[in-house]
Amino acid sequence: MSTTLITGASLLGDRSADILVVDGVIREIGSAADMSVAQDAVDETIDADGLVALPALVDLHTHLREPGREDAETIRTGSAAAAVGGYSAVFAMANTQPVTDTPEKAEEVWRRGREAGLVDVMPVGSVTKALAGEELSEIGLMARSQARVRVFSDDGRCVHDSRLMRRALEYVTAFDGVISQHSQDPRLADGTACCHEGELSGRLGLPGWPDAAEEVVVARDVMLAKQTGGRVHVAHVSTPGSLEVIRWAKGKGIAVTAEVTPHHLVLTTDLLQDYDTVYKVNPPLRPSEYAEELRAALADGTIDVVATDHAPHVVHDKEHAFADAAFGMLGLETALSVVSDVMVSTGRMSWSDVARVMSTRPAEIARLAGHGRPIAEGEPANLVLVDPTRSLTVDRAASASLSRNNPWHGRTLTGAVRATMLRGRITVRDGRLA
Ligand SMILES: NC(=O)N[C@@H](CC(=O)O)C(=O)O
Ligand SMILES: [Zn+2]
Ligand SMILES: [Zn+2]
Repeated sequence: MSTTLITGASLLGDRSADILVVDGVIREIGSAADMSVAQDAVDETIDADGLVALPALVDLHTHLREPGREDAETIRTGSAAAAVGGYSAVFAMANTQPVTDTPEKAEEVWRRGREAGLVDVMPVGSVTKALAGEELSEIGLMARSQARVRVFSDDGRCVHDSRLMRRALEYVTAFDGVISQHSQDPRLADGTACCHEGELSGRLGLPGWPDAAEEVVVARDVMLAKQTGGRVHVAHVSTPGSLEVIRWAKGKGIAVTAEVTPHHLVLTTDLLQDYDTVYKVNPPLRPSEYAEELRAALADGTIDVVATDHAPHVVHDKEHAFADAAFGMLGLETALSVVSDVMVSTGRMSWSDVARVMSTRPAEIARLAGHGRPIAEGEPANLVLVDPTRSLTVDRAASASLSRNNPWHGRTLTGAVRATMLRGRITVRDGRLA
């Protein structure tokens, strides 16, 4: 039997209480003095005075690069970055080499996640075989596999064939799955486009792509969701036009959900001034008015969740002319600090809102059991302790990730993860891997 006592935590930023965890489960919440456990039976005590306790975070959108690009990230190093970031579960995107498009491959990712043991690594299944956009993957078999795949995505590519998207949406209704779409019309965002199309792209001489490349796919997909009853999830939403469509669709009761990344909430296209490829990402960084609209949409519930789109890349894939560098940036270790800094410290959201957008809703959307649960007796002890006042200056060298493409490097953020617990096991203590 293993017993941990967390003392003086503020539950979701509200009342203070002690939390007794026994064998991976929250046994009692209240005052330690009144609890049924003897002091000497406690294996470890965590002093959480001044810390906020939240359900551990769930990331719907992570790139772990294993199999195929273990030089950029492995399931183990990505899991470590996730734990440091306060996560207990991550959804590993299918755009690995090979692509996760069969039950065997999905189970292999799931199994390696279990071996690493730091977070639950839930494989995302691809929608189409090899992400080729031509033939559906073995969606039903992945759903029925040991990995219980519920989220399907060709992320990195858009499922642009309307007929295939329709079939995929019909298919996943059988087991209440969801299609997470990388909304991007491949004809409007062709191979050379590398940033937001606007005044700045013209000045920098970089080919951009128009907002409509995202918006036409979001609009089509909500109509297909309406047609089929299937659930569509808009990955990394980034334009005001997409938000309008999502608001409209939700108003009609269409089964659509959406995520925003931490970087699209804060970082803006003017950072491209110096052609620093760390800021090259898909979808591209947008003007500051867009970021403001995304923050408002997250606060008002139009956007359901924050997802990292953690996209590690080795140095030599980023060390190119801007047009040739890889798209993507790190996000797992800093996500909670960014949300704390930009949404909580500014009074736009409460800690219970953060629990909703970074834990509860992501788990619900993915139909993931055991995570994103209320902090209550009998629930699995998947918890994160956050210091809401602690400032940290991000240092890309001090990272659990194998990659260093960290767009937050050198920035100071208020709000820091201090401890993470996966089913009662402490994975992070004092802000470091335990
Ligand atoms: N976000 C990115 O810029 N890159 C992602 C793919 C993706 O999310 O589209 C990647 O896999 O590197
Ligand atoms: Zn994507
Ligand atoms: Zn992605």
